[in-house]
Amino acid sequence: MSVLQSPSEARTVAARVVGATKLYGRGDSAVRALDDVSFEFPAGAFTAIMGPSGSGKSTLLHCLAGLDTLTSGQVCIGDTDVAKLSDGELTLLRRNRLGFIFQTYNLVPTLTAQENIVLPLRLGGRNADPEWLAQVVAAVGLADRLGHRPAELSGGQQQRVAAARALVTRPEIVFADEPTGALDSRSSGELLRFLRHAVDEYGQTIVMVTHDPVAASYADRVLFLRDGRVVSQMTEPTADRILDAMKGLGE
Ligand SMILES: Nc1ncnc2c1ncn2[C@@H]1O[C@H](COP(=O)(O)OP(=O)(O)OP(=O)(O)O)[C@@H](O)[C@H]1O
Repeated sequence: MSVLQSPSEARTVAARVVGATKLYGRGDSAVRALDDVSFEFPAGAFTAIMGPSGSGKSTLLHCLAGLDTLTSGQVCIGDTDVAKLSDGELTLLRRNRLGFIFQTYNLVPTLTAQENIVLPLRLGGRNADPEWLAQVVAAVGLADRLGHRPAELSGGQQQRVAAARALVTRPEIVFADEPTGALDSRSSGELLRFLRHAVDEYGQTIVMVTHDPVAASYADRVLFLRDGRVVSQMTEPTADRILDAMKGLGE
C-alpha cells in the first residue's frame, strides 16, 4: 500500500514489531536498548508501555514511530514495513499516518491554539474537515481558548492543544511519549480522559510511554519492559495492579 493512502479496511493490528533489536554504540561499550522484542499493537486500542528507567521504552516508541531505526528486526505500521521506505516516504508516513504527543508541548508560540491545532493540515496542504475539527475541539474542552497563544494557556491546556493537533489529521496511530510528565494530576486527568475518549468514540489507536501507573491505568493494555525485553503484559489494568507489577520489576 502507498504511504499516501489511508487504510481502506479495518485492521486488527495497527503496528507490530518482530524481533526488534537496537544496539547503541559498538564493541564492549554497546548497549542493547531493545533485545528481540515482538509485539502487536491492536487497532482502536490504547496501549501503555511501562518499565524501569533505561528499560527501552522510548527506544521502542521512537523505532515504532520511524524516528529511529532498529539494528535488526522489523517494524510495520499497518502493512507498511518501515525499513523499506525511503527518507521521503518515511516523512510522508509520519505526516499522513501518525500523530505525536511529547512531554514538551512543542507548540508554535506565535500561533493561536486554533492555528496550532490545524498546523499539520496546513503543512500537508490539506483543509480541515470542519465537522471533525469541531468534534476534536469540543472533546478537548478548549472552545473559549482557541484564540489564545500558548503563553496565555496553562501547561495542561497547552498539552491538550498538542493532543488535538495530534488527532486533527485522523492518524492511524498517535504515539505519546510521557505526555503527562510535566502536568499536575488534574491536568493529567483531563488529558488522559481526552485520549480515552478518542479511543472509545473515534476508534483511535494510541501507544503511550509513561512512568505513571495512574496514567497507564487509562490504557486497555500495558506492556512491561525490562532490560530491553518484554517481560509481561496486563489487560484491564488498574493503578494498583500496575504498581504491584512495577515493584516486581524492581522499580
Ligand atoms: N542515543 C543513545 N546512545 C547510547 N545509549 C542510549 C541512547 N539512547 C538510549 N540509550 C540507552 O539505551 C537504554 C534504553 O534507553 P531508553 O531511553 O529507551 O529507556 P527508557 O525506558 O525510555 O528510560 P527512561 O524511563 O529513563 O526514559 C538505556 O540503557 C539508555 O542509556
